[in-house]
Amino acid sequence: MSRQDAAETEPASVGAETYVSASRRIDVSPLAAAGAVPDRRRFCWLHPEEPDLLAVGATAAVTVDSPDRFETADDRLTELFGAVDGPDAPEIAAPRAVGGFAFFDGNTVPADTQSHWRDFDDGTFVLPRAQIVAGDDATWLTVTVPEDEHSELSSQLDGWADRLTDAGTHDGTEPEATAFHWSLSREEWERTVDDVIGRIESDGLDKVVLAQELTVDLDAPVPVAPVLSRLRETYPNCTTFCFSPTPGRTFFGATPETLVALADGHVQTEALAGTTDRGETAAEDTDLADAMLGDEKYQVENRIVADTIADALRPVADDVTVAEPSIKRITNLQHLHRPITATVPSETSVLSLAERLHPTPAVGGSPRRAASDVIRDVEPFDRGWYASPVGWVDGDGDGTFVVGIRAGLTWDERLALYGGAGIVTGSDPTTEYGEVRSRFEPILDALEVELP
Ligand SMILES: C=C(O[C@H]1C=CC=C(C(=O)O)[C@@H]1O)C(=O)O
Repeated sequence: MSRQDAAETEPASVGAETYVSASRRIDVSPLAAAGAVPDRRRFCWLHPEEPDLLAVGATAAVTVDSPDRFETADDRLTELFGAVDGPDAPEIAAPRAVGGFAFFDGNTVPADTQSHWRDFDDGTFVLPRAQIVAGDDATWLTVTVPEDEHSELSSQLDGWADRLTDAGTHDGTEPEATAFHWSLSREEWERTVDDVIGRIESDGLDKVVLAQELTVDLDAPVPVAPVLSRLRETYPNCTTFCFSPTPGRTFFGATPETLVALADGHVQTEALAGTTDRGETAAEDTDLADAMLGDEKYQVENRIVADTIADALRPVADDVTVAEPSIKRITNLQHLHRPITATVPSETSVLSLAERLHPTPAVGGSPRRAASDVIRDVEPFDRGWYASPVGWVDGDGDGTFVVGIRAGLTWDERLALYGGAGIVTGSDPTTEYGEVRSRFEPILDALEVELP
């Protein structure tokens, strides 16, 4: 086993040592490089407004499983970045930690369990062995190793460059679907929506996001890199991402929703809630969008999210600005959308903001705790990392987290897809059933799999 492999199976513990990194230019896109390492832990990040990023392997890992998981991750990542001797390279090439959190805390699944979310802890971050970031002018490879491998750094850079530009490796063939398993049948779903509306009315809740899990049996593993490439092409204004905390188990998708981005004290987030179809023509598209903009139920659904986000930011941020509702049009749907911006002091970390915001009522509900209780009570499956924060953090505490929706988990020859819809008083169970099915389209279309 090479030293690269040894470090991946047993990541060094934080604080135990120091690390060194070095960077050089490379002539391969992060997405193409992802296809060259199908057997590795990978994190891929194709964000519409950020440089493409691929992270491979793990020089160090931080896993957290306490109710203070965001704070603990923040502290431990600060410690970790403090132990990395930075590269003499442009800022864009600086090492980042990549990963995310489960939807609920207390979610850590024991290693010997059958749950398909095993290896996805309450929170997991990785300081990658190799990272590729595509800037405007150049693409950078950064390799980070424990200090005692310092003398090998230059040969490891060359080794990774060769390996990541190896166009001969592929992620496998196109699978066919052989069976579909729904967490709730159509009748059960409609009954559950009615039950949730009853609880909203009797317990004085504003909103609960109810989700479905659809597990698909396949006749071959999902070819992750080609699927990411199709998602990127088909959903260009979404963030296509993947994260495998262990090789062979990958959470991936193309999400329209950013939880929070922090860069130099500037915060960007959004209220994304309210859904309608795409029209067949531009005129029909506009009619559907106008109908949603003028509909009180959608306005309420979105306002709950915007108000909750703004209220969560105000104690720590200045200039919290919530835009008027507009339409975010993605390839298969249109959403009601309000961008939200703010400024924060320079010492604020993106993880502390993610902690304040997750879960927004776009994926949880309002009030947060009561809605979460309803979700735990009525959803007959483990949300795992569905609808949770996934993203990256740098040594300054800046970074971006998206909300892991329009997403699925794949392992062996299986795929578990997740989709939810916001339930408020007045929601129609049949409409919401159709909405949830539409959440599976991006990934199923990328695999050319049709729902029965
Ligand atoms: C919960 C999901 O979407 C949320 C994001 C946008 C619009 C939503 C809605 O209209 O219900 C959902 O709240 C999902 O895709 O699984």
